[in-house]
Amino acid sequence: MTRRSVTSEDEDPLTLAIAPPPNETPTQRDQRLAEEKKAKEISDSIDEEINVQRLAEKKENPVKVLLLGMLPGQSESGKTTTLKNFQLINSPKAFKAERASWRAVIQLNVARSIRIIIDAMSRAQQASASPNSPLAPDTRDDISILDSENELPTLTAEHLKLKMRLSPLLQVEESLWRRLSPSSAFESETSHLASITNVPHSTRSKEVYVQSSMAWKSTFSRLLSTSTRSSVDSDPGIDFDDPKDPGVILNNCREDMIKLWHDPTIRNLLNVLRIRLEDTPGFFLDDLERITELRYVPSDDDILKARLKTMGVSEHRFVLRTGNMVSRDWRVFDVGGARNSVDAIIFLAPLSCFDQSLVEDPAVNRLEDSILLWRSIVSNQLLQKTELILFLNKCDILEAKLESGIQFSKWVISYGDRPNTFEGTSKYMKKKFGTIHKHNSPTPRTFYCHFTSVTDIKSTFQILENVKDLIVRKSLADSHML
Ligand SMILES: Nc1nc2c(ncn2[C@@H]2O[C@H](COP(=O)(O)OP(=O)(O)OP(=O)(O)O)[C@@H](O)[C@H]2O)c(=O)[nH]1
Ligand SMILES: [Mg+2]
Repeated sequence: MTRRSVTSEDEDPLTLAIAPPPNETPTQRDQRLAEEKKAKEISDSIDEEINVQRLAEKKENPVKVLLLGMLPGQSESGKTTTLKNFQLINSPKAFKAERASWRAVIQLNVARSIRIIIDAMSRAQQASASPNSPLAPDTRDDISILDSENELPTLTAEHLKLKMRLSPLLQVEESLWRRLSPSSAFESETSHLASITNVPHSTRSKEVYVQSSMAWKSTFSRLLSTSTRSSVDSDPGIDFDDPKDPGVILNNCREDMIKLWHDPTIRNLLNVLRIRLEDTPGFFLDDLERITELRYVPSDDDILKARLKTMGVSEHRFVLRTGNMVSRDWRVFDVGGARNSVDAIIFLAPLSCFDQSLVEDPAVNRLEDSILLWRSIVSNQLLQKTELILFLNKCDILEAKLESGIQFSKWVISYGDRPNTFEGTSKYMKKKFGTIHKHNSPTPRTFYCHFTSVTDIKSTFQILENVKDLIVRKSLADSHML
């Protein structure tokens, strides 16, 4: 190729820039051509990647993520809360439209906490009425502590008056239960057969659950039950004038609830019975002032703390965009049916439950159970190509428990005499899960692990962004290989 001398002023600057130098030797020429070839290959592969993305979009091949924690029924690991974070980040409008529904759940959570206190008061009354007779063998999972039942504090007439004045909250709990699950989806089949005041103690301490369908949400939200979604931003969709709304009753009981929760005798009673409401999911008694306001609208944080048990598998769809990449359809599954053909599993192991046992089998430690499930997921042949992302969750509660003096090594014997600190215990558990991952994966894969408190919106946001990137990259790499 001969080269014109570059003097003309109208020469295209790009052509000038990429033109071969004058007096190019044959060796230089070969080198240049090799470099150009390499550059073209890179450019082609980028084009191809974009095509793969477009193809994936066209085929409507969604990214599938499964949220998995402990087995259904053992629950409370934070799956639904992680999903709420996903929704808050990626479809804030839908999240806001559900505010009214979560308000009802929070009201239910409050009513339930008060009912637990009222039940405890009944036990104190019963104990003082017949001090020598053993207590009815109902009652709580932690019955073993009740040698100390004789030491239950004595309630005054004022306490009993408070208890009576708060009884409308029992009706609030029942009516919210019925509205949330019209088909009476209580954990126990028997509970809905009896009126709330007659339901045996043990039954009433169980949780209400919803089937995973979204139907329950539209019961409470105007925005979800009607098609007018335009004003979602400013309107929380709450019908404050709804005669069935328990907001008025909660507001009327406000002072009494606050008084009850701050009463030293009641606190002592709960202590003796080892009922730690503060550690129970859906705890709002420290926020009564705010939550019982007549026009209370739950904050994002409140919604993340609200507790409603999920049964079955629910699918949630999002359109997610990562960086400059084309947006993709995502399906996030809460709890597990689908076993294969998912791109990723987010496995939630709540670290804070190291001192708790399963409701179903008090002999089994919850953390240990979580580890066993992790092992079976990790070693599952069908899931060997699935990205596993471990969330060691409820770190905030773990930290609080350790600070309150609860000894980790008393429950996790192998921890020995290492320091009872968050740093020590969390690293230890990460190593434990990591070792299982390393030794049980059918083929080697990377161990992705995050310490999380998924009720903390800010820190969870960053983690979910990273997880999203990781999953998209993996999913692209897979479709590239196919
Ligand atoms: N403090 C704290 N609370 C959390 C954390 N993660 C979840 N929770 C709370 O724990 C409760 C249970 O969380 P969920 O997300 O409902 O648990 P789940 O795994 O969906 O449980 P099931 O539906 O019963 O299977 C909720 O009240 C959450 O607000 C956490 O990291 N820290
Ligand atoms: Mg759930």
